[in-house]
Amino acid sequence: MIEIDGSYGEGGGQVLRTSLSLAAITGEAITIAGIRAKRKRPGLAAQHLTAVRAAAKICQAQLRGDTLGSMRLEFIPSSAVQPGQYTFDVTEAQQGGSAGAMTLVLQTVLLPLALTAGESQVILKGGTHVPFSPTMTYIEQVYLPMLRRMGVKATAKLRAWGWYPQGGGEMQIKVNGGGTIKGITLLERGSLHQVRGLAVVTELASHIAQRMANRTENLLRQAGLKPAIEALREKGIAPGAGVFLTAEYKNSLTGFGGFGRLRLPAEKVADIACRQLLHFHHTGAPVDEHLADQLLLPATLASGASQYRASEISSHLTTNAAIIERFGIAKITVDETEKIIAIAPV
Ligand SMILES: Nc1ncnc2c1ncn2[C@@H]1O[C@H](COP(=O)(O)OP(=O)(O)OP(=O)(O)O)[C@@H](O)[C@H]1O
Repeated sequence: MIEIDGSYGEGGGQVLRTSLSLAAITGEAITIAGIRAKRKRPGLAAQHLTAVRAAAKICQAQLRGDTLGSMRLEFIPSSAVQPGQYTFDVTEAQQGGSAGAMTLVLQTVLLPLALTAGESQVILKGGTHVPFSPTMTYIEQVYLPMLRRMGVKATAKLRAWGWYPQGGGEMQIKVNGGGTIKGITLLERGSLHQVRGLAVVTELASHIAQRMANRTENLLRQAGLKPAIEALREKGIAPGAGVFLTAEYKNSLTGFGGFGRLRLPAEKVADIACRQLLHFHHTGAPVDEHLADQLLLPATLASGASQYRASEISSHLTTNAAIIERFGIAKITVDETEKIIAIAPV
């Protein structure tokens, strides 16, 4: 039994999700105490509880403490990870719905399923584009393409957009499991090939999407880039708006977004997304702050070593690294000056 201190470092949801993925993969029983202890509302929220149940489902784990608000969880896998057809819906954790980020649930089960021989199809229902988490657009255009380079065979499809606070989005992921994961070396990003963007609304007038698209196009052109921005009116259960940008460099990918909200002009949404993208562009780094923490787990599970340079080293990354090391499967070195992360499987 591995005991994890949920209050370690950032003391947020990632400590839990990384532990769940590694428990499922290694078959190790875990206890996590102090779950999300450093958050305003500690314990399991709907998204975290959905991730717990999803991870438990794929390796038939016994659970103790799997209730909303719980700060202590026992997770005891009783089988190897089983490929198959799964549906995980955040409304099962919280009646009345939630915009819990289903992309984070997806990341919890993806690598366990990718390392298991057989095909899996997972449907996830809830939030697909939620602040402070990877959006589904980021998963499709940045995270999964980077993982495919490492040998993970997975594709994803967005079926309906789910925004904060109602959620109601849906996505599907297909995994062809059983291959090996290769390490990744990403120290130079190379030249910028293209910037793509989606200016999207659901249940709102299409001129809002067009205004976001126009402003994004203008700002990025002024900065010397040649973007291709699409204005879209898409399917969703509630009003929502956002601009989601992906930059493709010779050796790497990155993505940033801006979210609409009541009384925030469409142009401001575009400004938020563009500001983040341009800031990253000027750092010259190949890997953005978020991808840097999200690559840790696949790199840990790879057959060879990995090394990459990030635009920023977040406390999120260092916390995630420490949790991974608790499982004794990799040595992770973070050079905070050069912003280089090195991962050597043990
Ligand atoms: N803009 C973004 N683009 C891509 N990924 C993001 C972005 N913002 C956050 N993320 C990722 O989302 C994850 C959030 O983890 P975190 O532990 O903060 O989440 P949580 O479980 O939602 O929250 P809490 O912090 O409330 O416990 C991290 O992997 C982070 O890299």
